[in-house]
Amino acid sequence: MGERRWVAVHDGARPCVSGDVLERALAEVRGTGAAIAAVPVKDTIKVVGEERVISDTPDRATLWAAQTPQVFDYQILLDAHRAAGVEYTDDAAMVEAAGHRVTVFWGDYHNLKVTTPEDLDMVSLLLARPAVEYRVGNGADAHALAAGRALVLGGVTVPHPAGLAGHSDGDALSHAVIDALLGAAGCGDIGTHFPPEDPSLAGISSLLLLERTVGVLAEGGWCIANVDATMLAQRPRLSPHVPLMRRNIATALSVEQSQVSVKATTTDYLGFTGREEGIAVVAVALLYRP
Ligand SMILES: Nc1ccn([C@@H]2O[C@H](COP(=O)(O)O)[C@@H](O)[C@H]2O)c(=O)n1
Ligand SMILES: C[C@@]1(CO)OP(=O)(O)OP(=O)(O)OC[C@H]1O
Repeated sequence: MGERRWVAVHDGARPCVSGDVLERALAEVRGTGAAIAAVPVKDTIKVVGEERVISDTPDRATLWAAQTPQVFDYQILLDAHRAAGVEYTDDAAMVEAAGHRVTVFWGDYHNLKVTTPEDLDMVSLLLARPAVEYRVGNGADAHALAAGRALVLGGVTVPHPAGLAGHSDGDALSHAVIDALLGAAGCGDIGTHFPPEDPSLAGISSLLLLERTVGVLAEGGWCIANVDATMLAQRPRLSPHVPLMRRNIATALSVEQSQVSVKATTTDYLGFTGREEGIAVVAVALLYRP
């Protein structure tokens, strides 16, 4: 073993072990010297004697099912092997018998042991399953209402005497959605990708920025599961424009309209939106990576 300090014993019949379990193993054994993967049992366990008569029902709260990897300080494991007189069903039992404290760390219910043909069916299903990652993000934006500007939300020009101020078209709905998407992907925010100082963005349609955001997401392999946004505006009444806003955003994001939800609420005359000084939007987005 040279100068190596830790030994991780793994059962070849557990093919679904993950890197996360191994990382937890190393973190635990550094503190305790002897640690095993385990999961709390979900079934009530019966001790059954002769003629299938139950002799005991142990308190399930104290029962964990042992798994591998079981990780030990090399010297502790070697000494336990040298002292072992009988057969044990796992290395932990042998180390326990040698008088050492062995702790459990959180294993994985997917880390199944293939013993019977039924186990093989379960493991085959697990291994055939595509591993999908999910990320959620939120976004918020608020713009002042300025007399004489076009009011653009979700790419729709809504008839109103005042519109949203901004370097771009001021489309706070699109901006909040962009921030939710970038947040979910862990890719900064709208200002990082589309700086307000950039002269080429003056008056730009924010639907184009939404399209470019899809490119940023694609670089990380992210796909959009859904987006949900709420516009906070005392006036004008926005719900008649919501179907077109959804369609515009869905087209810009290259997703189905059903994946884009847009809603509106007043703030009952409260705050800057209630006083009609501005409009605010909050949004959430869910991304997945196949
Ligand atoms: N600018 C707005 C605000 C609200 N709506 C619609 O009215 C409904 C009720 O709004 P409350 O703020 O009074 O709860 C809301 O659910 C929206 O459908 C709207 O169209 N435009
Ligand atoms: C996209 C940008 C570009 O100037 O749009 P703005 O209209 O300035 O809107 P804001 O939400 O204040 O900030 C985002 C900007 O990066």
